This record gives sequence, structure tokens and C-alpha cells, in this order.
Amino acid sequence: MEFKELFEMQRELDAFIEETQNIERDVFKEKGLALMVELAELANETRCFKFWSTKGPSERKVILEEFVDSIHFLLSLGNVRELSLDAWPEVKRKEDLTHCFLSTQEAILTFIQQPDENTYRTVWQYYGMLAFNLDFTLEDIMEAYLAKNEKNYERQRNGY
Ligand SMILES: O=c1ccn([C@H]2C[C@H](O)[C@@H](COP(=O)(O)O)O2)c(=O)[nH]1
Repeated sequence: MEFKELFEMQRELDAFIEETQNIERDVFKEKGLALMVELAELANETRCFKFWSTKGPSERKVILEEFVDSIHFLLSLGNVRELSLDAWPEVKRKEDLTHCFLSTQEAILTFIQQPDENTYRTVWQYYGMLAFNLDFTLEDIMEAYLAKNEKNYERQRNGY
């Protein structure tokens, strides 16, 4: 499966969620806030900023699941504004994780305020950088995305 096909999978999941929840309005802002929250949840699982604690990060699979929660909303926001991306942004640059999170947060806020091709691509670039620094390959991400996508259908079917 190609990365680009995730946009279509996300569109189908979103249509199912909106039908199940009777949503007819534009929920771009809500999805924008959801992405900010998912980014914070991801940071929290890495514990990268917790200089006051000796406890290590959560299990890799927990961090990966949080990562693909962000990917869901990022794909979804693109679909809402008819923005897309042809290929996964391979960014191979070692960076401090806290710095990555702060930059990603800033990029998301800029995109929400001004959604266009450029600001959208920038957010993806930062997610590419986060993936590299968290040691996630595109294969890891695709596999985890497919699993979480299915879980999201199940949650809706079971009255989430
Ligand atoms: O319109 C939506 C709303 C939610 N989700 C998915 C993305 C995340 O995987 C998950 C987040 O749900 P919480 O666990 O935060 O409730 O729901 C979508 O894909 N599209």
C-alpha cells in the first residue's frame, strides 16, 4: 500500500464517524485542536521533557499508537481543506525531541490559522522529523495506522 492511499482510508473513516455521530457542520477547528492534543499526548508518552523524573518513556507500541493518532487528524485536516501530500516526508536529521515537539506545535497552530499547501506541508515535515527521531520507519507508521484505523471503526460500532 502507498502512503497516499491513507488519505482515502481516512476520508472513509471520517465519513463513517460523521454519519454515526450525525455531524453535518465543518469540524476543521475541532480537528485542529484534536491534533494539538494528540501531539501533547505523544510528547507525554515519550516523557522527553520530564527532567524532574527518572522514569523512562512508555513502551514503543504505546508511543507509536499516539503517533498515528496524530496522523489520523493530520490526514483528516488535509481532506477537509482539499490538501494532500504525494509522499511521506523523509527527514533524516537528529534533533532534540523537545525541540521537535515545540516546532511541530508551532507549525500546527500556523496551519490552523492559515491552511494552505505550504503550511500543511510544513506540519508533515515536522512529523517526518518526529518519526525519524522516534525511530519509526514509514513501514512502522503504515502498519500502526491501519491497525488504529480499524480500531476506530470498532469503537464507533460499539458506541464510543
Ligand atoms: O473525525 C475523526 C475523529 C477521530 N478520529 C480518530 C483519530 C484518533 O485515532 C482517534 C482519537 O480518539 P480519542 O482516543 O482521542 O477519543 O479518533 C478520526 O480519525 N476522525
